[in-house]
Amino acid sequence: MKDDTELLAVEEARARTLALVQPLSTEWVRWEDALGRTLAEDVRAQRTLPPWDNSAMDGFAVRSADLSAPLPVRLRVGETIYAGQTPREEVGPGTCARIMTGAPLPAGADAVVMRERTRLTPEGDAVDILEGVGPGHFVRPRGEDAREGEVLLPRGTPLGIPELGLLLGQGRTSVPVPRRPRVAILSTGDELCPADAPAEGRIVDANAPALSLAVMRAGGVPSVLGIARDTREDVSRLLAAAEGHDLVLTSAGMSVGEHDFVREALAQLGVAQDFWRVAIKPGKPLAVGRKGGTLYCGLPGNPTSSLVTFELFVRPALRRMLGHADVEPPRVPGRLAGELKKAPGLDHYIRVTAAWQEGELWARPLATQTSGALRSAASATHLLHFPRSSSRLATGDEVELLPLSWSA
Ligand SMILES: Nc1nc2c(c(=O)[nH]1)N[C@H]1C(S)=C(S)[C@@H](COP(=O)(O)OP(=O)(O)OC[C@H]3O[C@@H](n4cnc5c(N)ncnc54)[C@H](O)[C@@H]3O)O[C@H]1N2
Ligand code: MOO
Ligand SMILES: [Mg+2]
Repeated sequence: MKDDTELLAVEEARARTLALVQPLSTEWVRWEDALGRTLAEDVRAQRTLPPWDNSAMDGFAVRSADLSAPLPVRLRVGETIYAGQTPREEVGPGTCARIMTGAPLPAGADAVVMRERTRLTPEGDAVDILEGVGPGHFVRPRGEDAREGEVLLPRGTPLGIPELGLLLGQGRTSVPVPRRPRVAILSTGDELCPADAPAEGRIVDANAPALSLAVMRAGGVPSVLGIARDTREDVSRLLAAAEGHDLVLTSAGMSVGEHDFVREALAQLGVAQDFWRVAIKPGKPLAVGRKGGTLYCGLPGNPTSSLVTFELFVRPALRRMLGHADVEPPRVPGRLAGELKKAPGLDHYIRVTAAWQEGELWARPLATQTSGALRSAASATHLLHFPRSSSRLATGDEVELLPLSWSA
């Protein structure tokens, strides 16, 4: 059996997990289902936008050369052009057109003067221009947003709201994205009973539903396969039912107890284990392996350990499946409000509630840090990284905080 000096460092365990991820096939989805996903192909512009030079302001379309004379310059006012209309007249020397924001620039004009910098004559057929402007002033040039045929958004682009707006502006209502990963979740443990049939003297299986919410939030499609009893046969039976998924998450049975059979059952099934046991707390007995196109993550049974390992290893893997380049757990600088002590050796991830105060994020560790109870994770907003080399942190120390994807 390995001792703690042989445990894998957290960064290496994550890198090795990510290296096992295989790309998923592409599907076309409507924009309503595309938010937060990534483009599986380059998307080219189908139309030039804006289709014509147009005005950025309500005002007057002018020939800028006319305004080099001493100000104010009086111009004769021709037609009025609204958005959605096509100009009919050319703007000749000494004349201008009234124009609204978004309306096409008429021939002859090369600039727009905003209405507030002009004074219309009482008759309304001429205008005094109060400022001189150069060519292109307040003109939105044709093709500023997109030119037909060019790559508008490259493959891998995460689809946020402006990206989807840009694509919709091109008349695209569906986009190619990696399909959502299918994730099987199974619990193991003789002590467990399902949440909808709670039994006296049993522990309700909270891990499978909690993990399935975490999978959904990460963009995957969970299926909860049930509870395996602590026998090789029953764990193997449920693992066999999980075959064909993109990711299989097991909970519990990962440590060195006499009924911890999950690793054995995985090996029997032909899953090649890449690593077991990581130098972290909570979550040390994590195991990761692969068989064919399926990634297997054996998560520790302690409820908070399963969620912390989800956050640090499983969520990055799901993001990679979904085509994201940026998959590392996000981190932000903060300061510790409190004292922390530990023996050096393991990276600890401390559940904290962090709040802004005078421009800094102050992290207060939750009173209980046990991994055996989910209550210790409730109301945590971040995980505070207490580095392996360190044994003491004091109030005011600079720390690294990982915002939690679990929080409300
Ligand atoms: N001798 C050692 N013992 C343990 C070590 C070690 O290094 N040496 N590691 C400890 C750590 S760290 C963890 S984490 C746990 C992991 O245990 P397992 O993955 O084997 O999980 P179990 O032993 O089956 O269960 C642990 C605990 O969690 C409860 N549990 C399990 N599944 C669920 C569920 N679906 N919903 C709610 N609660 C669940 C279970 O009842 C146990 O209380 O091992 C330590 N031991
Ligand atoms: O690391 Mo275990 O995951 O502490 O409870
Ligand atoms: Mg155990």
